[in-house]
Amino acid sequence: MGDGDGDGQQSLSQSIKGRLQEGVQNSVFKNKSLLDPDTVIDEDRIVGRDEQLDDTITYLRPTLQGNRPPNMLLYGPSGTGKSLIINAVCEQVIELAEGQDIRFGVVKINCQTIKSHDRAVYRLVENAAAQAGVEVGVPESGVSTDQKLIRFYEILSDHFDSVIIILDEIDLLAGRQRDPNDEPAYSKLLYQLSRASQLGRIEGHVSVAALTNDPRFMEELDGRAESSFNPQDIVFPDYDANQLQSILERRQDAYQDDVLEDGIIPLSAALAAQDHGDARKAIDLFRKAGEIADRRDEDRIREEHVRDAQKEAERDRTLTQMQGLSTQKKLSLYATAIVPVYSTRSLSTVPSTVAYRVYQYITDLLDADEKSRDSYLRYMNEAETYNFVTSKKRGRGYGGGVHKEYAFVDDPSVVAETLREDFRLEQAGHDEDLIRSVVNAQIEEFFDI
Ligand SMILES: Nc1ncnc2c1ncn2[C@@H]1O[C@H](COP(=O)(O)OP(=O)(O)OP(=O)(O)O)[C@@H](O)[C@H]1O
Repeated sequence: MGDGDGDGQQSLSQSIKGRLQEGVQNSVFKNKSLLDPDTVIDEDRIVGRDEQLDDTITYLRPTLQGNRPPNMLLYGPSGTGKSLIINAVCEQVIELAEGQDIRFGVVKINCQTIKSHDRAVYRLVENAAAQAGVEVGVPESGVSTDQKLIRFYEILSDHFDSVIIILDEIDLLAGRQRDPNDEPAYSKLLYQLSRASQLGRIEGHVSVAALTNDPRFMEELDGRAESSFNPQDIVFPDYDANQLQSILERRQDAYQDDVLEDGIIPLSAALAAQDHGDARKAIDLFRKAGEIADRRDEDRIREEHVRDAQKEAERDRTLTQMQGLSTQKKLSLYATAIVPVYSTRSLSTVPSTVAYRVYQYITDLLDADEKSRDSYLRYMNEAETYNFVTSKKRGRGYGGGVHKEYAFVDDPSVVAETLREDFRLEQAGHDEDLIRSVVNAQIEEFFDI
């Protein structure tokens, strides 16, 4: 029996091994890392961007001549090559600096998920310590931000002759948390970092490269931050469909020969160009189409795979954005989404009056706080800025008052389903029939007036 089990075990692991290898051997990909968003590709795969590349090279050249490079502001919509260009140039500077015995360091943080100025400073210390190969040397909490900054300056002074600090997505630093009357966290950070070098608190040369999608970023900076940061601007415009097509063509060796049907590259480029010409989106579609073909065990990539990849990407986007919403915002959006889903009338827009009553019913059902109608409207304003809905004001004639009508940008049933996966809203799924009748009763009442 023991033997038999052993054999069974062996054949199971053989079969797992076989299946794993099968997947690898039959994949449509040859070098998938070329389509990985974090890969810094070789220069010959970079399309256009000559001007931005020239400017970045010009600004960073002083590093190799023993001088301080200027601060830089790289701005343009997402996926237009800001990180790619600065990283590609920094990689070359690192190599050349090594040959010249210059201790050059690149300290890089993405500010998008950093919740406060203090956290950003700590992440800078961590990153600098890792680059220098030393202990972080300060605790994450329990000491002041100033102490963390002092440690940061110490690491930079002791271990580098020249440092570039890259602050990616700088405008999002502590973005949504902030009190509009306070100085933004990024403004404070930029001021401190650019002053530290000017005041000699750091011995070597330090310059800051800030990356942002926000063209009005400099207007939001506090006056003293603006004058001490004082960057050289490098602008990254959108790509058009032809440029996106060339970007993909130069990476088609990510795939095995002859697996791409005609039209795959132009279609991926055209779909990405419809948005705003985002190269990340084009590359993601191009990669996802291959992943779908692999998943379905097909050996060629067809247009259908690209279109399905586009649908998957939309769902992922909705999901990620919704995860960031607070419970009350989720409840408001959910109550609004189920109105057209459950309605027996065909509704192209949802009257806020109906949605708010459904919201009240659902908060009661889930034993959640019930907020005022004004709060509900505010939450929905935010849903509008996230592009889940669009709204219009509607009057209902004399004495009827004014209300808002919401239209969903994507399918409201996808929105409702995605939100229901949230643990608090799960219960709403159990009482579906009841909610359906409440929705329809509210709709009838509204249209009967
Ligand atoms: N000109 C280009 N040639 C080739 N690939 C490019 C080009 N521009 C961008 N890419 C690729 O597109 C993807 C996104 O680019 P990148 O991360 O540089 O965008 P970004 O402008 O920094 O975006 P975000 O503001 O969202 O951070 C990367 O995979 C990058 O390699």
